[in-house]
Amino acid sequence: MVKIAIVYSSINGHTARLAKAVLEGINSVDGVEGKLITSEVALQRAVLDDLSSNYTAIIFGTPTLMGSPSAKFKEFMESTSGIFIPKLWKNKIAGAFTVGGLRSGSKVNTLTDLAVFAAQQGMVWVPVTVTPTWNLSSQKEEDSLNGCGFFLGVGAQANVDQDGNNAPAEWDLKTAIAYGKRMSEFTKLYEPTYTALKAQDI
Ligand SMILES: Cc1cc2nc3c(=O)[nH]c(=O)nc-3n(C[C@H](O)[C@H](O)[C@H](O)COP(=O)(O)O)c2cc1C
Repeated sequence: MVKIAIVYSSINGHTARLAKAVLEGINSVDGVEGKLITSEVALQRAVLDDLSSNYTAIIFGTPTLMGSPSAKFKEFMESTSGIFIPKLWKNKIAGAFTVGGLRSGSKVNTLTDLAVFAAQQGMVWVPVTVTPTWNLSSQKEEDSLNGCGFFLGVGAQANVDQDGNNAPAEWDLKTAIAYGKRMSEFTKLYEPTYTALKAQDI
């Protein structure tokens, strides 16, 4: 079984809801198993060791706060310096998602921070390939996939007066499901290459 972890932090439940949608997409592919792990739990040494040894892909998720990953998520990022030095996550697949109260809201900066983090770990970044449906006046809102138009990772918008049961909206959740499915298909095909790279220490 190919394993993909989703490490995320969420204060009000929006990122947690998006994480569940990514998980749904991952688990829709036979032979791949996704797991949700909060960034607080991922601070534990045993959890980091499990991620290093047993997962081919790790997807990072955080709300965008003041234009960057949350402090909670940054704590997780900084806790991985022991992974960085021996390059224990080298060649693993990586990707990301974020949520903001605004449609843009500087979310691209959060996704960039996460991509740089993955690069520091030597990981292989997989972007979003959901073509935006251009927000046409003729189309139903629920069909507006990737409506905020992010490509480094999923960038969703959640109304600040709704909790994680009602936001982000359906179209962002569908985008996250599609991204999870792509990550799963990609990782499944890549798995033998990952094993070969590891065996040859490339
Ligand atoms: C201190 C603070 C800073 C925020 N900064 C941004 C921001 O820069 N861009 C944005 O789009 N939303 C911003 N927001 C809104 C949150 O990103 C949004 O409510 C998000 O859905 C929260 O995710 P969560 O429910 O997973 O915690 C901010 C909220 C707070 C409390």
